[in-house]
Amino acid sequence: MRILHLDQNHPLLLEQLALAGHHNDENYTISKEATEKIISKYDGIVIRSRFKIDKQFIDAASQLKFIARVGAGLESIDIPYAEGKGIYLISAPEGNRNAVGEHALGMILSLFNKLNRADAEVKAGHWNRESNRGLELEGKTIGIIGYGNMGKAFAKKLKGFDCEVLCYDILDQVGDDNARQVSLQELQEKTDVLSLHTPWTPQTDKMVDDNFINAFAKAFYLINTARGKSVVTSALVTALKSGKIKGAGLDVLEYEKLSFENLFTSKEEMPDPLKYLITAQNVLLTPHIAGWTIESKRKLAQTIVDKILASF
Ligand SMILES: O=C(O)[C@H](O)COP(=O)(O)O
Repeated sequence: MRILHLDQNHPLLLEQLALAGHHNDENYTISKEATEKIISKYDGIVIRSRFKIDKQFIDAASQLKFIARVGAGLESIDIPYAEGKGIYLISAPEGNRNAVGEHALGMILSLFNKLNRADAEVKAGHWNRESNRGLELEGKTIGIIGYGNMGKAFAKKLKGFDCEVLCYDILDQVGDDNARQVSLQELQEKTDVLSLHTPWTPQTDKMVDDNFINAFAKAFYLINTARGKSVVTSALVTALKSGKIKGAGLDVLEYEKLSFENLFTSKEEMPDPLKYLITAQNVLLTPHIAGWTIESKRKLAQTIVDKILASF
């Protein structure tokens, strides 16, 4: 097969596909429009999330047998249209689920123990112990929304912390030894820490809004390593100000696709909720790196190779 690689990945991906007899072309800077002009000669593409694979692109890709997305989320692909054309869609959540689970756990431990805040204070010469008194996970209830690859990997990490783990998912019977599946209502009644592990879909777009937050019985912490657009940032900020949300660990932001650096260089362009988040001491922000580890780079590539070779 002729395969076009549109993003740079771990070298094993190219090496193993070549060893299996496939022809690989790489172009990590080509635009979507230019790709559409050459895509008809390819059987497969390997992409991360550089541009959208929409109807126009798929129509131009007359020979395409597969699209491999080196990551978990497939929202940049018009899935029904691609599948309707018989194109096989490959993703690799197995490659970065462990990394996401560890990052979500790291965010909780960091927020609970005020690590980012205490670190900044000590480095600024302040030895504040009382205001940096932490919290323990023991005895807390963790609510996971979305119990697929990522949610399950996160729940596994919670073993040993002596906390109760609940999960809610639109699919039935996904609970396991690491998390008890409950209704959304029960999860909202009991949760102390909510962690989102849902893909971005019409059902999860703007899912965490004012009503959703106010349905929680207790004040809670929010961890989002899933998709920024699943949280209405203005609702999150309202809840942070009122104390309904006690703290947030956000690896993804509603605004991340609008060139994030530009929002900082022209501060008047910066949305008000973001202005609040970047100064709040009980908010921890990371730049969509939860699934972005040294190890996951290799595992994502290996998962993609294995899935391509298993099918072609
Ligand atoms: O979907 C994923 O695997 C992660 O969110 C990473 O996405 P990215 O490839 O767009 O960085």
